Amino acid sequence: MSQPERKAIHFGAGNIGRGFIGPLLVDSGYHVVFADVNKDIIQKLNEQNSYEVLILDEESEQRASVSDVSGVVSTSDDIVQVFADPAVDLVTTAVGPQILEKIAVTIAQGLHARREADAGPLNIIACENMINQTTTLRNHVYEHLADDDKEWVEENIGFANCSVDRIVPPFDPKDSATPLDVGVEGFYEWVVDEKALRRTRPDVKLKGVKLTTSLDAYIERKLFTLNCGHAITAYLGFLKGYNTIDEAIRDEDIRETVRKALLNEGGAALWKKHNFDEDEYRQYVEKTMERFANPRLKDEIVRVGRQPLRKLAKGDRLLGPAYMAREYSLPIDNLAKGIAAAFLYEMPDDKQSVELQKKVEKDGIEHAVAEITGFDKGSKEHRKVVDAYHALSKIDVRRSQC
Ligand SMILES: NC(=O)c1ccc[n+]([C@@H]2O[C@H](COP(=O)([O-])OP(=O)(O)OC[C@H]3O[C@@H](n4cnc5c(N)ncnc54)[C@H](O)[C@@H]3O)[C@@H](O)[C@H]2O)c1
Ligand SMILES: O=P(O)(O)OC[C@@H](O)[C@@H](O)[C@H](O)[C@H](O)CO
Repeated sequence: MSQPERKAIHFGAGNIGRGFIGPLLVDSGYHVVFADVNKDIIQKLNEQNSYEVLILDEESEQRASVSDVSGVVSTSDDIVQVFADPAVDLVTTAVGPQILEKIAVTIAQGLHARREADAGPLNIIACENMINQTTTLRNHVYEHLADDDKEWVEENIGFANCSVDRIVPPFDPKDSATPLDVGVEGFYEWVVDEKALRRTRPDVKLKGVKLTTSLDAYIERKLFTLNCGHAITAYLGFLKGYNTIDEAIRDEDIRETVRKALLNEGGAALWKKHNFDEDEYRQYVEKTMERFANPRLKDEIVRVGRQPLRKLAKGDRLLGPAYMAREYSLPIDNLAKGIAAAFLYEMPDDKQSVELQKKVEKDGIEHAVAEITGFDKGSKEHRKVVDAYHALSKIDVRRSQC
């Protein structure tokens, strides 16, 4: 069998890795080497070298086969050797923001091996839901590079930020032939910072990728609309006892809160800041809410609400739009409701939820809100979040059942 010409390494053979980034790269002509800590997934990838992606839209179901894939265990030395292969010219990640720091050590070792092998330039794109995720990864990688490697990396390695959007929930094993299969929505958008890419031999056209020189607008539009609305739906849905996002968004109160938070508050700030066309932005919001309502995705609140402290970080999907709305003197009442609901999210298996609940219990809600949101006690934003917290505590069905 002849060797494929181009290879990409993708860290994280999870939902988004197998359901979105992997298939697009294979479609663009890459052999994708998945790198993951999960040895079972890697073994299966090497046994099968292919899997199926099911597109779960409300109206139709399609299947696509993804072949030309393999795997390496990301903690083994094998992954370092793959970096030294001149056929590799792209590295992508979808491991979760908190894992970037961990894989940075391996990537630094891989880049050192690549330099020693004189294997040429490559590009790195982290596909995590956060602003400037690849810059964060780059900073961690640099902590592990010797000075002469840093110089080489500066010249040869492109670290490109991106915005990545496709809803890919964990797939119900009952619906799949093998544990590698994955169910996804039809919609996708992957937007990459064109300026940051290095020329590789000869440049590849990545199918399904939009290159842009104004990435900030795309990142903020996606994180402060889709992920903001998703998080508010999850936290309010949790309080009302729903299990999935589609159930929660069909609740009229939740739907109206999300719509107003997006259209009149954070979204209005977004289109003012980035000069988006207002009608186009409105359509984007409606489309996003339709995506939430897709019952075939069975996207669980526990996935979308995961790690509430990360979601309550400054500049992330809840406080980012709230601060932006404040800057443009816009209301934040519905965003405040979503933020308050995050403070009531109790999920015993989620470490950040447990930590947040302990904080609220120990310091009191007034202090916890001030510390986490950065809204000073006495400010109207602080008041709105605390008042919403008390109002929501009363409708918390899960608490009242206890
Ligand atoms: N699922 C979605 O709808 C979606 C959409 C857009 C972006 N994202 C982002 O993609 C990232 C991954 O999300 P996901 O839903 O695919 O999660 P996931 O849990 O399904 O996948 C993460 C994968 O990373 C692997 N992993 C963990 N530690 C690792 C390490 N040290 N080295 C290599 N692999 C490691 C896990 O074993 C797992 O297979 C997150 O940042 C998420 O925000 C997800
Ligand atoms: O992955 P998280 O935890 O940052 O956010 C949960 C969901 O909002 C997210 O995964 C979306 O499904 C995804 O961003 C859609 O593109």
